[in-house]
Amino acid sequence: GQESPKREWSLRDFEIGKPLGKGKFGRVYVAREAKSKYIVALKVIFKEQIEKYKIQHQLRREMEIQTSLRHPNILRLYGWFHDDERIFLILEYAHGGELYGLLRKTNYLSEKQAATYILSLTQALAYCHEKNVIHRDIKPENLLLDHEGRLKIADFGWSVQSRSKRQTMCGTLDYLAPEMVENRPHDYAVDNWTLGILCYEFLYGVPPFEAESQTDTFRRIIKVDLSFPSEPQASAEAKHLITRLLVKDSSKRLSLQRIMEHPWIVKNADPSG
Ligand SMILES: COc1ccc(C(=O)Nc2ccccc2)cc1NC(=O)CCSCc1cnc2[nH]ccc2c1
Repeated sequence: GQESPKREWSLRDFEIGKPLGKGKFGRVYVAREAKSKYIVALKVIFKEQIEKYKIQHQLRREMEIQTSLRHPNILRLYGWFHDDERIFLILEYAHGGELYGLLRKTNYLSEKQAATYILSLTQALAYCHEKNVIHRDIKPENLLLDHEGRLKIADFGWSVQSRSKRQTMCGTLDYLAPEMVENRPHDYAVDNWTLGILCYEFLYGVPPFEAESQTDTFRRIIKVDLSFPSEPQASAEAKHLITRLLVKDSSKRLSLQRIMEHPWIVKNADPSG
């Protein structure tokens, strides 16, 4: 339908609430739009930071992509505005917080919950790939929950920067596919690998190649040194799906379409997300 006319927002339109956290480029606050009382997340980015890293065009490109993405499992970017020294992103606020928090609290998820989140992620990724957007690093801290517990992929912004190896190197290696840790060309299939990592972590509470040192994690990833603990018990179908995603040869990983049709997903996932 006809989009509502893009009005120019300004800081005067918002009442700023508590800080939600801070990223590389700025801080995020809960905020309420004064007229509608609608709750959003307001991300403040300092222009001098953007100029310093010379990523004005990347930010503009990312804004164009993000405002065009409309999917129930992708955090919305509603719009943005700026003043002399700052850029403000008006983002969807996920009332359920970080999925990481839930995972830490409950240790691991039920097969139904895990399958529901994997299906949501798969559908969101299929949507992104249709729009030729390769997602960046999907890991639990980039996943948020809305008020109904529905999963939202929240692009934490430094994704433009996290393309560079050094950024991911100082993060954790646990979610990186072999072709990424071996610095080989990588494509969409890295996201399929990450789905396997996340599925394992949702069911067992730890990522499959976790190790004392980054070097050991590195070795376990390139060897695909995968084993399933005896506790907690997971179904054979769940293990089958994980085994079909954590495949070194990226062309042999289960496709997003086949994940959605996998027996474990069909049997356990709640399609309403
Ligand atoms: C679509 O999303 C985004 C789009 C773009 C950017 C961004 O910063 N781009 C960038 C910046 C500088 C240079 C280049 C590119 C960030 C996000 N998204 C987030 O940052 C998610 C956490 S903030 C929201 C939020 C909501 N709901 C919550 N509930 C609890 C915490 C919480 C936190």
